[in-house]
Amino acid sequence: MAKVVHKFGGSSLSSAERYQAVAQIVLSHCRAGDCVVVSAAGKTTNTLVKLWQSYQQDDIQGFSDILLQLENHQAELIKALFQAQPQRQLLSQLDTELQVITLHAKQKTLHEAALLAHGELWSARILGCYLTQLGFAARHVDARRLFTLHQGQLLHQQNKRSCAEQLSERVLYVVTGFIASDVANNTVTLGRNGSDYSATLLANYIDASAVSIWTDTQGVFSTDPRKVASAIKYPKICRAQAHLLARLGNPVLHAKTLSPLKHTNIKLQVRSSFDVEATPTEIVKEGYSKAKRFITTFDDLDLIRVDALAQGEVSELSHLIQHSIHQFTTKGEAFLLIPAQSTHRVLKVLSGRANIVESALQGFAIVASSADIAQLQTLAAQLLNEQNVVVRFNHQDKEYALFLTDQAIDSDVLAILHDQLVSKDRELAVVIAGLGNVGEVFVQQCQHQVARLQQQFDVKVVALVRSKKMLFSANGIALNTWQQQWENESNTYSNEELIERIGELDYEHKVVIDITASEAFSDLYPQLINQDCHLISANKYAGTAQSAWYQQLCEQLFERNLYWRYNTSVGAGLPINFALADLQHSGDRITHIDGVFSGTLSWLCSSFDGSQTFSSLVLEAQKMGYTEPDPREDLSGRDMQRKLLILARDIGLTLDLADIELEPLMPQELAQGSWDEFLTRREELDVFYEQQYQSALAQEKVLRYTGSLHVLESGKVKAKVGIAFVDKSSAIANLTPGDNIFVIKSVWYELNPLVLQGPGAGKEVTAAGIHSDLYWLVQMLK
Ligand SMILES: NC(=O)C1=CN([C@@H]2O[C@H](COP(=O)(O)OP(=O)(O)OC[C@H]3O[C@@H](n4cnc5c(N)ncnc54)[C@H](OP(=O)(O)O)[C@@H]3O)[C@@H](O)[C@H]2O)C=CC1
Ligand SMILES: N[C@@H](CC=O)C(=O)O
Repeated sequence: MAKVVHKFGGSSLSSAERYQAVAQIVLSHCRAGDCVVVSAAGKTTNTLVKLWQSYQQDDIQGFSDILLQLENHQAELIKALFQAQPQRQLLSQLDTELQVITLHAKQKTLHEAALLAHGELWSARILGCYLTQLGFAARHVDARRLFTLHQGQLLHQQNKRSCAEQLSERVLYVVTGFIASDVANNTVTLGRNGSDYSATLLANYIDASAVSIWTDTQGVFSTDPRKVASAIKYPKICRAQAHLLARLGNPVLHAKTLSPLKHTNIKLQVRSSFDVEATPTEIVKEGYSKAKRFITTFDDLDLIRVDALAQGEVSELSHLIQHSIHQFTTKGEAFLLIPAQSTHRVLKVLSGRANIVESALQGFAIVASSADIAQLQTLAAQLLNEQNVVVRFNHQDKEYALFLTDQAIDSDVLAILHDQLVSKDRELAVVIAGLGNVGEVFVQQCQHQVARLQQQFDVKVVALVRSKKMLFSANGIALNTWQQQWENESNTYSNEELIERIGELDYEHKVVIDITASEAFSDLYPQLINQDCHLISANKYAGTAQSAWYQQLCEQLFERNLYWRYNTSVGAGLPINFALADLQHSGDRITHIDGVFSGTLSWLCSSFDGSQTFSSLVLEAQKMGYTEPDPREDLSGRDMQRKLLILARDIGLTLDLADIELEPLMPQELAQGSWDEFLTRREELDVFYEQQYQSALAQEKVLRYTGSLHVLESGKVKAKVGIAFVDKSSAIANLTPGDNIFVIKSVWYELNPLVLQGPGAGKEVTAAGIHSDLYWLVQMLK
């Protein structure tokens, strides 16, 4: 079973109560074989650093005072957590260690890293023994036996082997963070935030499935939640943004922490050990979360310009000062942002290659998607101007903008910036299924239409789905180059994956636009609704499914407050659903719907004059994108029957397809077999049509295919689609080929019916009709 690594920081272990809380988390979240990585308890590392400094300064009194402070803290923890025997043993071990430290100090043989290592060694031992006392099979492990470095580089292969050998039993391992050893067995430390790094390294070495960093914050926020109450906690951010935040000095994660996860599927989450129920922030792989917006503030930094930097030099400097250093290049010059108290050390190392450009800087960085950053920078500059904050230096990069100022960015200014630049956008993720005749035109039209909607809502097309492959990008697909992206990045998928990816989308709203003609795809609607998706359908299958299924779907949508729009499933782009809805909203009652509801059949019947065969016209209609993928769906009358059922349900009737009488416009036998087989028998269709055509002429009428739905006084419903011989002078006989006509009678439109007429099929009008649905969805969500 895949293992999990849990890491607890110093604040999670600052007191005996915190140890007990952590033990409870371990009991409920860990299994044998998992690993727990620990930092030094509370402020122990800082105290050890002070101990080291007093040693270096030969401050004997200071040294023994600080050592006593450490002893008291550890002894307090041990006494509060352990009973008789283990307590005596742990106190005695502590005593021996402190004596050894004192001896080394006297002999002037203390080693800095070995001294600092005590913090983690004590934490691991106490937690491991405490879990054992609670009956959990746990063992504490000194990471110096697992992680070896040579000349500053981790020996990954050797370390993997050490982990496999030493962490193989079915117990929980409590491993020290922060420390490792070199090939000569000297202690070395892994630098600032080293324990987080230990946790992700260990996860990589043991092939863990996930790492949980348990800390005192609830996750990753848009800005400092202690300063801005409306800071947003993000449930997901992608690795690249987490990495950038770390490089900018944001304290939640360190850049090094993420590096062992590169090229792995290991999940990383940051969660609160103080509020176990709170949802964590997951740091996910690229493409699994859209870019978020952040404002991260700076305090007391110096900006230095550097002549030339060797590879890896910045990370060495960062290790030296135990703080992240942000590096950037502008106009060909390299700059570093250094915490002011460390500038002197850094300049010394860079001896003569660097000079201070600005000192004692405050400020902030905005992090956002590359598409938004320029606009945000302009807006931020305006806001700072309005707040009289003087900017001494600014810099814009691909995904962030820096503002370095004289004044500190106080909570009030930060709140204004956050409100204007970050606060949750109204956002909609769009998944488009079906890139056939209509779907492709819809995506083309998206370029223009999404840009228009963008002024009201942050609309992003995040997925394009065909029957076998899909292209998924949580950050949004570039609409002007989607074909190229499709070529390079689309993948085969299963329905489970599709639903999972949609479920993972962290957008305020999501919509799935179904432009397939697939019943199987419509079967996914309940699962899509469970993932909180609104629906837009050109596909008619769900709207004409069995009543029980259909009703349940409507209830499911209602319960989740989701919308379903399907304007184009009847009459393509014609606003027939709007007309019916408006009549009913105004209190009217619809009694009759008559007309021609198939673009294909309208075009075929109006175009046929005997000069070419009927079947060749069918092929022409197919080419023009009028027909269903299999035109027999139109010729059989089934497509029109579906449309009439959708209208019937729209006016509140509970009908099924079987309640609508159907007369096909083709011989029944041709319904069987493949489309290719049909083509070999197309003459049978021609003979059938010719006969019907001649019969109509014999009566001085014309052949049309019509539908009708009548709600009788009794409340009974008569509905039919089929062949009709109509007067040559009638509106139906004189339709423009391809037009639909809807003749609606109601209580108020009884003698003089309401008539709606226009193109009833075609790629452009249908795609535009789907955009109308998207537009109205956005209006409803606003
Ligand atoms: N044509 C018109 O004038 C009108 C059409 N409509 C409706 O629009 C819909 C689309 O019609 P049209 O564009 O002509 O159809 P096409 O056959 O040209 O395109 C269908 C698309 O759906 C994809 N698809 C099929 N099955 C699945 C599946 N299970 N999952 C994901 N994608 C799938 C196909 O994938 P692949 O590319 O891999 O084959 C294809 O891209 C139909 O429901 C139709 O009734 C509505 C009003 C008017
Ligand atoms: N095949 C259909 C397309 C629209 O739904 C038609 O011809 O009307």
